[in-house]
Amino acid sequence: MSAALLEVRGLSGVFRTRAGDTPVLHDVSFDLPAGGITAVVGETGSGKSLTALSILGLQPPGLVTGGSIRFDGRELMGLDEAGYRALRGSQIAMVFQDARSSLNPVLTVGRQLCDVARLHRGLSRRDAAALVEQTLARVAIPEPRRRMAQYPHEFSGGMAQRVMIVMALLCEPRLLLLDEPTTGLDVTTQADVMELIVALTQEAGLTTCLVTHDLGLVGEACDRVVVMRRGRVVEQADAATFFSDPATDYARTLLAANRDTVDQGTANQGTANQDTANQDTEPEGTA
Ligand SMILES: Nc1ncnc2c1ncn2[C@@H]1O[C@H](COP(=O)(O)OP(=O)(O)OP(=O)(O)O)[C@@H](O)[C@H]1O
Repeated sequence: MSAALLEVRGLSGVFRTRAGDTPVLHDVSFDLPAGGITAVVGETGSGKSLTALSILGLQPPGLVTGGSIRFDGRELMGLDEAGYRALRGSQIAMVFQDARSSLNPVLTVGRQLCDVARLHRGLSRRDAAALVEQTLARVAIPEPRRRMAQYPHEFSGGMAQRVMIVMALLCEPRLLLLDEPTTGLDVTTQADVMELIVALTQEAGLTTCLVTHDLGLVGEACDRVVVMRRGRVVEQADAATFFSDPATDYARTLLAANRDTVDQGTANQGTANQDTANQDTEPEGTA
């Protein structure tokens, strides 16, 4: 892996309401090195999703962010809507949890994918359809032409997740953000989708950021790990170092809670024990 494609520095986030301010992101700093997969892990509510959304300027209403997010050396914080629109999809694509809800239920899957191919690549209808069929086949969707004529409700969760990954790939992004891409899928499908993400990252020379609370997935697939807790980054390391010699008590606690999953080296044996990780008595900070 080479220099960072994305640099987050001192990212802060505060929900501003009439009832007062609630800080949720505190001085978040990490890099996504170009090429390979970085996992951002942490228990529910640790700030992973808000960090990912902030990269694309998709913060929820009321969240006021500060700090710096540089993509390929270019500052993104403070971009106007037109600037973000130019960036989304074609430079940075995001795949959300629960793929089916990201698809329009009243349009066929093929139509939605072809619209993206035409918009982002300027293709004719016929060329877009050919590219979509080919890309669906690449992510192992059987009978892609027949599938293109179907509606989202006719797709299983795993297949819908593949469709969303196809949608992202059609834009030829440099950075792919995946927010809990396997949540809600059965364990075998989780493993298949992860395998696909690893293969596509390598084939397409993508930089991939995987937001997850599932340390089993991380061990299997990732090159680098960023650990968040309560809106802060508490540790970042290459995956081998993280798993063999974590630097913080918190990471050790998370790993211990997931030891079975991690040891088996599978992507499919369970998720972080959030109860354990949430205990207030648990050690905080660095060792
Ligand atoms: N729209 C919102 N309004 C108010 N608070 C919010 C909103 N979205 C998130 N939060 C709060 O911000 C904090 C960080 O949330 P975030 O969704 O980034 O966590 P996460 O690590 O992605 O967790 P999860 O895995 O559950 O999605 C949490 O305390 C959450 O309750």
